[in-house]
Amino acid sequence: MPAFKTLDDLTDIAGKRILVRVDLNVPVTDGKVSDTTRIERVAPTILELSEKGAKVILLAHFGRPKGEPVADQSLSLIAPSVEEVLDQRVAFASDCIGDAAAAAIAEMNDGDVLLLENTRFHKGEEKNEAGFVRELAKNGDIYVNDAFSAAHRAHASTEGIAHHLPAYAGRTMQAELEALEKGLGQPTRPVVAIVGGAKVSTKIDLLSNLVSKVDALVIGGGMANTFIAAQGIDVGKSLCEHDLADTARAIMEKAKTAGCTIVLPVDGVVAREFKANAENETVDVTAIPADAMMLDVGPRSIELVNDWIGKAATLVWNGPLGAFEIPPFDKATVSAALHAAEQTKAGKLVSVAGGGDTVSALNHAGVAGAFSYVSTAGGAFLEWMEGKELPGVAVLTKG
Ligand SMILES: Nc1ncnc2c1ncn2[C@@H]1O[C@H](COP(=O)(O)OP(=O)(O)O)[C@@H](O)[C@H]1O
Ligand SMILES: O=C(OP(=O)(O)O)[C@H](O)COP(=O)(O)O
Repeated sequence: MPAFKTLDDLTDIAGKRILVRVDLNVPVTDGKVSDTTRIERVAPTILELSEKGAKVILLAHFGRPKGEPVADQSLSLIAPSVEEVLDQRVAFASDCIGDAAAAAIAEMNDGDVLLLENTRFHKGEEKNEAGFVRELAKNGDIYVNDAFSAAHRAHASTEGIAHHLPAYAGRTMQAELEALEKGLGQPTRPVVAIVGGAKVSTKIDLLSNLVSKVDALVIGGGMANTFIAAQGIDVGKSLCEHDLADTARAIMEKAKTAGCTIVLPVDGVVAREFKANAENETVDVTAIPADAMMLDVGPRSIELVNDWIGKAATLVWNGPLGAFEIPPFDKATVSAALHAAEQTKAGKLVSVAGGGDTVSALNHAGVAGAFSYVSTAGGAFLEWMEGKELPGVAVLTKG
C-alpha cells in the first residue's frame, strides 16, 4: 500500500474547510443519473468528515467539456442524486473558484456539504495550471482525494492542489488500492483482460503495456472497431478512431512477441440508428454495410469471449462489449457478465471489473455483487494494472 495519510490521521477538523475530490462522472440517461455506484462509494468519506463537523466542499469533474461551461455537463444535474445518496442537504455553487465559490463557502455551517461546479469548466484544470491550482486551494484548509477513478489524471484538482494543502487519502481511495492489491497483486494465470467501451484514444496506449501482463486480451466495443479497421476492414459508420490504426497494429505486434493472444470479434450486430430497438442485423465483421454501425459483438463472438472467460483464472474487465444502454445491443455484455459471475461463484475465477459504465453494465446484468471486486475506476484501474504510477496517488505519498 502507498504510504499516505488517511482520514485516521485527520483530527480536530470541526469548522475546517475540507476540499474533497470525488468522482461524480456518473452515467446519465435522459438527464437522469442511471447508476449511483460512484456516489455511493464516496459517501462514507463525505459523511465521516461531515459528522466530525468539517465543512465538506466537493470538487469533481463531469464529462469532457474542454475548459468551458457546457449546460448538460453541469454538476447541478448530479447534485440531487448526491443529496439522495447522502440523505443530507447538498448546496451547490455555480463555479469551483472565484466569487461564487467563496460566497457559497462563507455561508456554510460546520458539517455542511457543498458541491462546486465542474472543475473542467476551466482550462486550468486539465492543464494543471499553477494559477488555477492556487484559486482552487484558496477555498480549503485541507485536501482529501477520494477519486481513485480519476487518479490517473495529473489535473489541478487531482494532483496540483495536493502540493498546496495538507493532503489525505479518502476511504474509497484507500479501499480501492487495498482491494486491487489483494485481488490482482499476484494474479493467478491465465489472466484474461476484456477491454471495450468508447474511450478509445485515452485507453489504447495502455493496451500496449497490458499485453505484456496478461495472457489474452479480448477487445470489444468501440475499441474493437478500431482494431478491425486497422486490419484494412471497412467498419462503415461504427465508432472507430481511424487515426489510431498504426497504434492498434503496433499493439498486435507487441502482443505476438509477448505471447498474449488478442481476441477480436468475428461478427457484430449492426444498425443504422443509435437508439433502443433500432432495426438491426448480425453480420460478419468483414461485411459491415457502409451505412451501418456495429453496436454490439455478435453471437459467435460472444461464444469466443465466454470461452476465454472459461479459460481464465483471473479476469480484468473494463469497457462494455457493446452499447449496452440501448437494447438489444446489451446482449454480449450481459452474457459475458453472467458467465464471469457464474465462474466466480463456482470458485473458478477471480473477477475484477471497473469503470463508470462497466459498473453500470454489471448492475444492468444484475451481477455486480457476484464479481470478486468491482472498482469504480476504468482507466485508472488499467493503468494501475500496468504498474504505472498514478499521479493522484503518488502526490499523496509525498508527505
Ligand atoms: N460498439 C459500440 N459503439 C458505440 N458505443 C459503444 C460501443 N461499445 C460500447 N460503447 C459505449 O461505450 C461506453 C462506455 O465506455 P467507457 O467510458 O470507455 O467505459 P467505462 O466508463 O466503463 O470506463 C458506453 O456508453 C457504451 O454505450
Ligand atoms: O469516468 C472516468 O474514467 P473511466 O471511464 O475510465 O471509468 C473518470 O471519471 C475519468 O474520466 P476521464 O477519462 O474523462 O478523465
